[in-house]
Formats: sequence, C-alpha cells, structure tokens
Amino acid sequence: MAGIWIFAESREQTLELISAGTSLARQLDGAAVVTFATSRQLAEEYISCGAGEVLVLPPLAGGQPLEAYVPAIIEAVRGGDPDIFLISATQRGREIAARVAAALDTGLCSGCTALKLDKEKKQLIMERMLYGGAAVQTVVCSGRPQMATIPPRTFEPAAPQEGRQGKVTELAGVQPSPVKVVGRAPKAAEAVDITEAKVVVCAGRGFEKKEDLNLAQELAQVTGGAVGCTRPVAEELRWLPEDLYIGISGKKVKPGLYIGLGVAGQIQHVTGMRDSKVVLAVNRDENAPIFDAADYGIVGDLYDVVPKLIKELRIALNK
Ligand SMILES: Cc1cc2nc3c(=O)[nH]c(=O)nc-3n(C[C@H](O)[C@H](O)[C@H](O)COP(=O)(O)OP(=O)(O)OC[C@H]3O[C@@H](n4cnc5c(N)ncnc54)[C@H](O)[C@@H]3O)c2cc1C
Repeated sequence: MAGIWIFAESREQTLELISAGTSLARQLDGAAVVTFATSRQLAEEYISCGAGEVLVLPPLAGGQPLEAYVPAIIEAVRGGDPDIFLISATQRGREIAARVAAALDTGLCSGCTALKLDKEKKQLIMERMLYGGAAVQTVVCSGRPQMATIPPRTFEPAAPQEGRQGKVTELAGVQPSPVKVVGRAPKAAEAVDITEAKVVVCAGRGFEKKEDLNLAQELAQVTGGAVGCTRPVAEELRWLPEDLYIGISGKKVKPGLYIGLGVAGQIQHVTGMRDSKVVLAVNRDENAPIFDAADYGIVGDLYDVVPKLIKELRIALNK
C-alpha cells in the first residue's frame, strides 16, 4: 500500500493533514494518501477531500481512551508499510505517535511546522522550531515510515472536490486497553477559545494595571474579537487566565487580525502569532521588536492611542 498515512484526533485536524499529505503525494507521483477515520461518514468526507483510502477504526467501548487504538494502528501500519506517517500533535496524538514509532522502531520528528521532500530518495525533510522559535532545526528520518507530528492549524484544511472516489476498509475490533477513563469533565470555561477568534486583541505588560484591560476588552468588543495576552500578563501578573496567553509555550493563534497593545514582541511570543493575516502593533518604543512582525505599527502610548482607535472604529463600523 505504501504512500502517506494520516491519523488525527479530530475531523478538522485530519483535513489539515490530508492537505499536507496530498501536497507530498503529488510530489511522489501521486502516492496514495491513506487516512484513519472513526466512522464511515467521515471516511466518505476524507475521500472527497483527497484521501485515496480510509481505514475505519471500530468504535471504542465506553471508558476506553483514544490510545486503545494504538495496537490496531500499529498492525495496520505494519501491513501497509507507508513511506510517511503524519499524526496531529495534540496531547493524545503526540502520545499515540510516540508509542507507534517505538513499536515500529522508527524515527519520529515531533512538532514539525514545515515538510519538504527529496523526491529521488523519497526522503521527508522536516523542520521544527528550537530555542523558543529562534532557530529552525531540519530533521530527516533514516527508518520507515518517516513519522512526524504536526501542530493543529499548521496547514489549511483540505476542501471537498467533485466526484472523487476512494476505498474504505473497516478494521477489525480493538482489544480493550488496560487503561479506563473513569470520568470526563469539561475544563471550567474561564475564557473564550482565542484560537478560534477572527480578531485577537493581545494585552502586553505595557498595561499598568488590571482594570486598564477594559480598554483591550472594549477594542475586542468593537472589532468582534477576543482578548489574549502575553505570558507575563497571565503567569506573573495573573490578570488573565493562562488559557489566554499566546506564544511558544501558550496558544498559537492565526486570526485575520492580531492587535498587540503594549506587547514587546519577543520571539517566544511572536512564534504564537506570526501566522496572523494582518498584525497591528501599538507600542511607545519605536524599536520594539513587535514592529518587525507587524504590518501596521503605531508608535505611541496605548492609553492615548487605544481610546482614539475605539472611537474611530465605532464610527467606521457604525457600532
Ligand atoms: C522558555 C520561555 C518561554 C516563553 N514563552 C512565552 C510565550 O509563550 N508567550 C509570551 O508572551 N512570552 C513568553 N515568554 C516570555 C517572553 O520572552 C517575553 O518576556 C514576554 O513575551 C514579554 O511580554 P510583554 O511583551 O507583555 O512584556 P515586556 O517585555 O515588558 O514589554 C512590554 C512592552 O510594552 C511597551 N509599553 C510599555 N508601556 C506602554 C504604553 N503605555 N503604551 C504602549 N506601549 C507600552 C514597552 O515598550 C514594551 O515593548 C517566554 C520566555 C521564555 C524564557
């Protein structure tokens, strides 16, 4: 079977990896893209979006964790002998990838943000960031399959195409895992999910006190966005929940518009927002590194600039 294989926790992440996989497959003279799915309905969707074959995993019995699929995945991979196996770098995806790579005695490059190909050698050239995003490491894998975990939202999701056909194969039952999930409770919803927001207003340490964050909230409300922050605002000052900080060790955001207010723009922060479509920064220091990452910059005191920005936006947006 060979080709490029994909496993991800969710539909959205699977579609992102299908997008990466089909791009690699084109360079490998149309190699097969094989995806795992957890239902026949998803299988049909993955085929319409570019998968050539979908392996449908059986439903897990109640209380079984996702990791219970590991033996079935290993068996399928041994049988199919893929050249490349991409797994979404979610918490459980990373764990599954590590277990599969260990069982297959192959290499795994975790947290890849770019994939290239040496066509002749069928060698995957993987890139990932190091030292808080200050350096890029290039990794190749001498074993097969060449395995990588890819952070969510690294690639755009694949879109459906008319008239695509593919093969659906149902995999046999899954052996029960010795690990049982005894309960699931949603994390207390302290904050909105900034990774989904179209506009992110990011508060940095340029704010003098917690109450002043109302300015960021107001700007977010006018622009229909959500408030995020830098790490010190969440971890040191504790003005906002840790769910809201952006950067290498926080959330990675990719909004249409990112507005940084009093944000220095250190590499550890920029790593989490550099893929935003448009970046606007307000900082009173004209040499602040955030301006290197910005499309638009306003050098000024945020306490002067932001109220004016809100006023003008209210007029322009009729709000
Ligand atoms: C291993 C490691 C991981 C890290 N991970 C992250 C991470 O994931 N995310 C993250 O954010 N950071 C992270 N950091 C911290 C990071 O290096 C920076 O220290 C942090 O991003 C700085 O936050 P800041 O820009 O809010 O604050 P500061 O560095 O204090 O910058 C404040 C900025 O506001 C400007 N300013 C001050 N007053 C005003 C005003 N009135 N009007 C306009 N501008 C004003 C200043 O000129 C300055 O540029 C990490 C650090 C390490 C070592």
